[in-house]
Amino acid sequence: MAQYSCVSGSVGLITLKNPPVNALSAAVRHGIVDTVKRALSEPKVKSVVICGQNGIFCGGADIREFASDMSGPPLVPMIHAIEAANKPVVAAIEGSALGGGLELALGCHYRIAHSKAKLGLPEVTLGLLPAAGGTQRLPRLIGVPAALNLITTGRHVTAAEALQLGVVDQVTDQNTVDAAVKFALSVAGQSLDARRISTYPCPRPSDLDALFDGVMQKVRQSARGAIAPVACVQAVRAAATLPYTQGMEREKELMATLFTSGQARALQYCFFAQRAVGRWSMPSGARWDTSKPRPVHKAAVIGLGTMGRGIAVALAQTGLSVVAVETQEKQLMEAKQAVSGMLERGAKRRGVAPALDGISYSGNIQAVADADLVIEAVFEDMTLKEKIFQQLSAVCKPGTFLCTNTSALDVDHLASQTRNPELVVGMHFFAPAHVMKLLEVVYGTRSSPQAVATAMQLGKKMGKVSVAVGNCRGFVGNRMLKPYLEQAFFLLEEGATPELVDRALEEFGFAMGVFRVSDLSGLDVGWKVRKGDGLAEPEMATGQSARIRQGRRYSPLGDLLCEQGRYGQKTGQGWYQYDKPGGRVARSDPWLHSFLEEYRARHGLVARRIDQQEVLERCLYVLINEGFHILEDGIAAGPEDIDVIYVFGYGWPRHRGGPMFYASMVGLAKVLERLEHYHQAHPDVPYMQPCNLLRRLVASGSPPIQRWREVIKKLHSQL
Ligand SMILES: CC/C=C/CC(=O)SCCNC(=O)CCNC(=O)[C@H](O)C(C)(C)COP(=O)(O)OP(=O)(O)OC[C@H]1O[C@@H](n2cnc3c(N)ncnc32)[C@H](O)[C@@H]1OP(=O)(O)O
Repeated sequence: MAQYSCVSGSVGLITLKNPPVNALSAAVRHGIVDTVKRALSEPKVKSVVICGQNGIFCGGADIREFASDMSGPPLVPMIHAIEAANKPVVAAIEGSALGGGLELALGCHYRIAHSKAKLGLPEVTLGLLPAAGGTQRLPRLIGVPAALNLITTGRHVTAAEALQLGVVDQVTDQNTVDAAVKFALSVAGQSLDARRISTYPCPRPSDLDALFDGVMQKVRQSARGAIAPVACVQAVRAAATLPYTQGMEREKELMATLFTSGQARALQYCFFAQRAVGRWSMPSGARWDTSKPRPVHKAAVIGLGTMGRGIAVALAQTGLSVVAVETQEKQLMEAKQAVSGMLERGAKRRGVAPALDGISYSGNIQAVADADLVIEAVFEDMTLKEKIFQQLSAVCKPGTFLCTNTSALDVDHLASQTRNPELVVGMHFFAPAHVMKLLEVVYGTRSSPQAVATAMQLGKKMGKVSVAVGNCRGFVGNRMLKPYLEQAFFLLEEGATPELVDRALEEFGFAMGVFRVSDLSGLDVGWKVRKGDGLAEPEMATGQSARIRQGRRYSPLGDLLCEQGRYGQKTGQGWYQYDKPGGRVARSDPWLHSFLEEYRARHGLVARRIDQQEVLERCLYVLINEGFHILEDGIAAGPEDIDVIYVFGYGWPRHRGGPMFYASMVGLAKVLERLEHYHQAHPDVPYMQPCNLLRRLVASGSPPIQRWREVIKKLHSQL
């Protein structure tokens, strides 16, 4: 709703009230229409201020309403009525003015922002465009290039940048509503002819075609199949080339195609999923709202390889005091230099002072004695980690949380090496740890709710999207990755090439296909794991055991490349070739193609034609099937957890909503049917056998993803 009062004798004050972000729900829109009418009709009111309650102007349209029939007054005429008013209307912007909230402010004649406010048109991130006149007013106000930048990226700008761009007229450090009322009093009675943005001519850059072609090309490249950024460019082009009214028509037309698209549904699902994972729960019943985190003032990192350095940087950037420990002297010196460089570059980018003094370095594990929380980030070797956890348990002060940055190893086993297993959790960061947003917080069977709450809160402080997951081999992300990678190998055996598989995945929307990623991260990483699992021994690569191991189909292709020293980018050769070790540009490698042909001939395999559809179905459906197993096993609390992990940690295209959402869009019955089909064709691949939970969901009529938890709960209660 919107509340109306008259202040300072002649200013009509309209306050948007819809906690927590004053989203423009039908009730709020009704409230604005009514209160604006009232303010304009009351003779004593000479000017109007619009603000939001609780220090936030407006978070935009109410996204939850998009799934309904959207009744209530539409935004466009409401904003037009404000712009057409014959009394000055001033927007008092505190907190956020986003999406429809900023469009509302652009309909006002003046905008005053608090210095801490953030403004933006983030509709593109929800698969939409600013269709309440945003694409037509913003370029008229700040010019086409700046408007294109804000609208196609959806980025939020600070009040200072908004002032510089001309989005706002004034920035204040004081009470924004008071400043706006004072301003409204000062402009009462003045002409508004020059204040109605829709009447401004849109500045036309001389190189208009080149500008739009360039932006369109950039957007298409980075959008990887997302349709909203393209529509945003088309809408701004309409502002630059058509009169306002026709531009508005074009904006409406473009929005109509976006609004009902699967991509918009996927992106809006991601928006809520990202927030839902913060409300974590554990099978024991412990929950986010009943588990109190303990404050962390001092944190420590053990092991300063690539991961440890990134974690130390991310911790220091939160303002914590950090102890970084590396027992090898040469490595310690190199790490010190590297970490300082990373902190300096990060600080320069953010325009702040580098937190160099926040980190102290030591070669002795005793240095972590008074830390509140320690993150072990040494090499992925259980014996080494066991030893470190035993030492930490002896060295640390009582109550110190002990975290492991393992990507797959058993958190319970590490906890068993300590005196207080309840203080142990996994904190699985993704490389580079100071950049990647995802953090899997892994609870073991004995982890206390407080340990989980503390790790989750620390993750949030570090700017991570943290997801609490249970303990199993590979947790959620890497566990699902295994069958996906395996399918990619099998496809090569059957006739595909790395180029074909990667093209299918990249056209689906992944930034990089599976083989290009494998070359980037190093083939030796998986090889080491397979050796540890007793799968990849050189003598196994020939004869009967070559393609059947531990009773199931196995492809030794990755092992064979490693045996040749082809580890990917770092050696200049992997699934592709590079111009030099460390080279980044992947080129097709004739050697690899001959190698695949020889391999197939050696094993009596006849190459067949494989199309992109088969690549997608096999790689993605086995990954999704494993996701259902993870839900069935209670390792992830809901499909949102899995989807957030894949979108933020594994390059799953956000406009596809994550693997579980994607399965719901494809149709669970279809996913089940294709898995059954492929499992029949490949009975020696257990990952293809459809999961019981998937069968259950199909049998119960394939409910929408928001209702899967009910089916899972029922399934668990019957076990
Ligand atoms: C007709 C079509 C017109 C479309 C034009 C539009 O306006 S589309 C919407 C554009 N607006 C946005 O994209 C803003 C989305 N919100 C945010 O970015 C942030 O919420 C915030 C406003 C910057 C506040 O961030 P903060 O970290 O303080 O809070 P949360 O993000 O956790 O949000 C708190 C709860 O509020 C819910 N919520 C936020 N925005 C909206 C919204 N526009 N509509 C509905 N609900 C919204 C959010 O989901 C949180 O609730 P949960 O229950 O935790 O999910």
